Amino acid sequence: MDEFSFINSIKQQTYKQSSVVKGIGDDAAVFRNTSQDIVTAVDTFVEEVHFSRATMDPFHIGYRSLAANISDLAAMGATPAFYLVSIVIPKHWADEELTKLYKGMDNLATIHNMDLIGGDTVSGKELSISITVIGFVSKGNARYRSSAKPGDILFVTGTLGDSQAGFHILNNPGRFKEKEYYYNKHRMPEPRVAFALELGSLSRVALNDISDGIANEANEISEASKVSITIYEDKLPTSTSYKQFPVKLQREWKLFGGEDFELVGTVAKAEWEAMKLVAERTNTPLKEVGYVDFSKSDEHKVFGVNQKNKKKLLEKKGYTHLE
Ligand SMILES: Nc1ncnc2c1ncn2[C@@H]1O[C@H](COP(=O)(O)OP(=O)(O)OP(=O)(O)O)[C@@H](O)[C@H]1O
Ligand SMILES: Cc1ncc(C[n+]2csc(CCOP(=O)(O)O)c2C)c(N)n1
Ligand SMILES: [Mg+2]
Ligand SMILES: [Mg+2]
Ligand SMILES: [Mg+2]
Repeated sequence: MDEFSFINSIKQQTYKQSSVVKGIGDDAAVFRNTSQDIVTAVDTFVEEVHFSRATMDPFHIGYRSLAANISDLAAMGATPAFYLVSIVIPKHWADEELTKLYKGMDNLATIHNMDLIGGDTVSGKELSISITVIGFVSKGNARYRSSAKPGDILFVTGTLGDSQAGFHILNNPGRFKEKEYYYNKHRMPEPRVAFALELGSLSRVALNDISDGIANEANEISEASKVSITIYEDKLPTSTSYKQFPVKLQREWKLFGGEDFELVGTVAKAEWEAMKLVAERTNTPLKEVGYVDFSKSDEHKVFGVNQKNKKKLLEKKGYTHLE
């Protein structure tokens, strides 16, 4: 398949979003501005850095790459609408594999009513995918990392560490409980869009999505909001069968593992009950895991309280590029 028939093969016949004026097929896409704020983000995924063919099928690579980007829209409280895909394709990739990669994206896009409105196709040494997502949020209502205030409750959705557990099992075949569950959490994470959108009814929430591990993401909230945060390590939600993994790895994955694409954030105590109702309505596991400190110090740090009730600085450690 040449570049042009490839683009034709991935082009949607119709668009779900009524604001599309021009989709795929010209120099750029056009959508008509709404009365809302436009939210956009891009994340890139590179073979052997973000995924390996040994542990992910092309479908999963597509699915997870879009999921990670939608997760950033969720973390801004935005409704997903569009995505653009820039892809570098190695020569050895077969047409069917590419089709499956796009099927993976289309599968998740359909769930979130998103349209593929553009991108770029080039050949190169290893597979690399950059996805730009665009979403909408009512004027002035985007959720920022900078909104945390002293006394807030620190919360997290879902369970942590499952993605790295899945990655571990995929790389170390052996006897593990609930393998399929962990594979799925690694390959097909579910961004918390419904929960994030319903939080629109709350007056103030700081939000961040967990791509690099909660320690890193909490640090980002702490720095952006100029507050210190304390996390009770024992309160961090994990799956029931997570206990099967070595204790050291359990701690490593849940705090620093990343790729769970859950949401972490802070909310005022007064709105905690309202948030719990949102979690119930959207079927989202939600847990209080710490608090924003009242300290007046100029230092904005994240602390972890361990099993022995010792409070220690939590390293800003996670999956960090360019170390
Ligand atoms: N190369 C770059 N050029 C311009 N802006 C960048 C670049 N890399 C990151 N940014 C910006 O820095 C901010 C933080 O980006 P970052 O990638 O850390 O967030 P994230 O997508 O939530 O995390 P992750 O990439 O781990 O999913 C964003 O505003 C992003 O647009
Ligand atoms: C083959 C392979 N090696 C390592 C990992 C782990 N990994 C890669 S990137 C990342 C954090 C998010 O990155 P970013 O900050 O770019 O969003 C993590 C935890 C993986 N999934 N596959
Ligand atoms: Mg990013
Ligand atoms: Mg993010
Ligand atoms: Mg991201």
